[in-house]
Amino acid sequence: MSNVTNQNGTGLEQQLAGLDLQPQAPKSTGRYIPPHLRRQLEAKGEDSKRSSLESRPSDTRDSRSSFGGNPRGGYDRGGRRDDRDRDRDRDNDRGYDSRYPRRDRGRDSGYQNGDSERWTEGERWGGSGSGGTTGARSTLPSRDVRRDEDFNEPPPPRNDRWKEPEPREDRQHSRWPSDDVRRTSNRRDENDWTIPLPRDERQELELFGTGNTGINFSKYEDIPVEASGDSVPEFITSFEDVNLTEIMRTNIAFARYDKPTPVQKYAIPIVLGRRDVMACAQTGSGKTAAFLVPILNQMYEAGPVKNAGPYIKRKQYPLGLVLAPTRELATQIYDEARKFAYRSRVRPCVVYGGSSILDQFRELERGCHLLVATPGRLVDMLTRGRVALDHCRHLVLDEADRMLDMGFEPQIRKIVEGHNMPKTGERQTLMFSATFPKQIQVLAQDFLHNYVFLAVGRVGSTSENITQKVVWVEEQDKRSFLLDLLNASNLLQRNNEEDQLTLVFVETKKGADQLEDFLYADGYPVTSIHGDRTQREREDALRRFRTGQTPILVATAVAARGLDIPHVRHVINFDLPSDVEEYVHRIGRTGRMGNLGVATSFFNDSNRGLARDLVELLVEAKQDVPNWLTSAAVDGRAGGGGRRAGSRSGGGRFGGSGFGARDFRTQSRQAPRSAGPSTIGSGGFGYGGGAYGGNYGGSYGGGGGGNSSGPDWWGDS
Ligand SMILES: Nc1ncnc2c1ncn2[C@@H]1O[C@H](COP(=O)(O)OP(=O)(O)OP(=O)(O)O)[C@@H](O)[C@H]1O
Repeated sequence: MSNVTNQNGTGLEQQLAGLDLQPQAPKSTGRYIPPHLRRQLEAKGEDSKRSSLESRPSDTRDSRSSFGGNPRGGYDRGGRRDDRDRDRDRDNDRGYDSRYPRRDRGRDSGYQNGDSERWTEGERWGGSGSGGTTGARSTLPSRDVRRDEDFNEPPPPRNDRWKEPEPREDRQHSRWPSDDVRRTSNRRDENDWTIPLPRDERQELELFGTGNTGINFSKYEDIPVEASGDSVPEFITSFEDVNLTEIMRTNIAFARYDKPTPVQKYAIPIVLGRRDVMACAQTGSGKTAAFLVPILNQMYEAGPVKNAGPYIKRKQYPLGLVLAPTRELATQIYDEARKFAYRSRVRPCVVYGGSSILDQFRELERGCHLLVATPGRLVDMLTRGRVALDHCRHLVLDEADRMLDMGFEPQIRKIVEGHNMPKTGERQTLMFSATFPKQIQVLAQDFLHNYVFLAVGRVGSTSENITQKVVWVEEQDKRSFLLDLLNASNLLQRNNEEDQLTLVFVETKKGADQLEDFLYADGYPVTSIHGDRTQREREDALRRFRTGQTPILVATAVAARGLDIPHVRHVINFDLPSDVEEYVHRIGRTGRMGNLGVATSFFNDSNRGLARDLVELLVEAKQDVPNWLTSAAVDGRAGGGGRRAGSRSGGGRFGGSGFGARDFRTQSRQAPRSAGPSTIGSGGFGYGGGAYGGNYGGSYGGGGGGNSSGPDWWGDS
């Protein structure tokens, strides 16, 4: 079935026209000529009257040459890669090789796992623990962190060592009443972390200067949310509905978060209620603040650890730990944490591979209460005795399904189980992602206690803000088609380039290098990011892309998850990923916070394994599904295919495994048929009729959405 007819037309040219991408979409009446062959034709003087699609106008090339005067490509893509002999700074955080065998990445055999659990059961939480909705809090036990007596290392430090800035004298007319309080503070206040520290206008500008832009909340109003679990706390509709500290309230205002997003409405009171959470919410919907705000607020209220022993400069005892799969995402979360920790005594730190560990030691030594880390570097720090997790009351796994798949799971297990971290149930554990396959949910049980499952958005869906197009492009035509896509956008007009960022995903690091070189040689403003580039190069590439200096970024999976870059208008899957979760995260780099975006994916024979899940996803997100793709999905099903052989999910979504937002606990209670691959063969495949074959045991279209305390939206397919 390689010569599939596609519904947009039989050729690339028609498919391009079908994408509706561009004001200056080239039109053609003749046969399709790949862009890289067009120049040869022009040189031969052949067909000078070809359509605009077939011959890129010379002025277009001229406009590209204005990207900075590089004689090769006409712009500067940063100091890199022309020197192929540069040192490769290998990822210490095992950060995301795009070619990782996703479910069987190498384990860290050299890890020393000598520590045993030393925490005793019982009351472990410090502080009075206000915050959260009243009902949710009233039944909470007061928890305190205590060390077991037979712990033979020096006792851990008190956490009140955060050095306070000197009160400033020029605050006489401050509109912050707390400044006055601060000036008159005495040492007693050092133990009260709810009292704001003095303002620092320079830091304010640095942290909040750029603010957030272009949020379209109307798109979020009717997003369905489901919360399942025991005694789920009430959701909020505004930040005032919860009893947040003054520090947090003012920081939320500084960040210009006028009202909470749907995931925040539900997650904030649940987390303030000290419940564990597994939250599945659409990309770009504000998950980071959904865990940072309530965790930091709890830290302010709890204050320093009591009776924690003397301070040891060399060893830090963070109160909260956020783990993220990539360095860039860790940095981004850290930046957000700094905003919400402004004027507080809580000091966030970040550690990740590829950067000087000595610098990170120094940074840690200045105090660390909230640690954001990639797993590899954290293991290193723990093994060297520079970080201890004895007092870690809050654990967050961001992109949790990625963190718990086979690539990271062994490291996560060692961090959580092998370094004195309070046990499951004694600490608070939060997991966030846009995708939560059932198998990962099952695995996550080891780390969670009586948790609330939160599903925000349609079942495992992508945002409807993203227009998703899938086009059939043979391998050898991909570059030509990509050039046409790029030419068709406004990219080359350079009026407002930061609004025109294009992110091109490829599967391999080599593929990223090659495609970047190809585009660069052709004069396009491109840079790239992947796991073999040094951390400096990675950061440089992201900065150039973010600021619009090089508005095309070729990336491997390293950029698929979590990166929040506001002006990405187009995501192109030059190579489709092998699983649909990865697809969801990749295209989620556009259409964020209610903005609109386009995602175009090149599909051919090598992607047939994805067809079934992709079709389901497109249908859920109300996108056009080409007929050939539906046929490919049906073929895959008939042939027993679908997901890759050996995939963890076995039956894919149609077997009930799913990548999406369904609490597997309610599934197994209410829809036992959906639990295993044996259901794949039953039921139909009825997109046309709106039925999904019944493999969800009636949840689709049947209205039986589990034990939800929220609206019943499962039937809304
Ligand atoms: N309540 C809010 N009001 C305004 N802006 C917000 C609010 N919450 C979050 N944002 C902004 O929305 C953007 C996206 O948030 P965030 O990166 O946390 O999304 P996400 O759900 O984690 O996405 P992904 O799944 O891709 O990781 C960020 O720029 C963030 O500052």
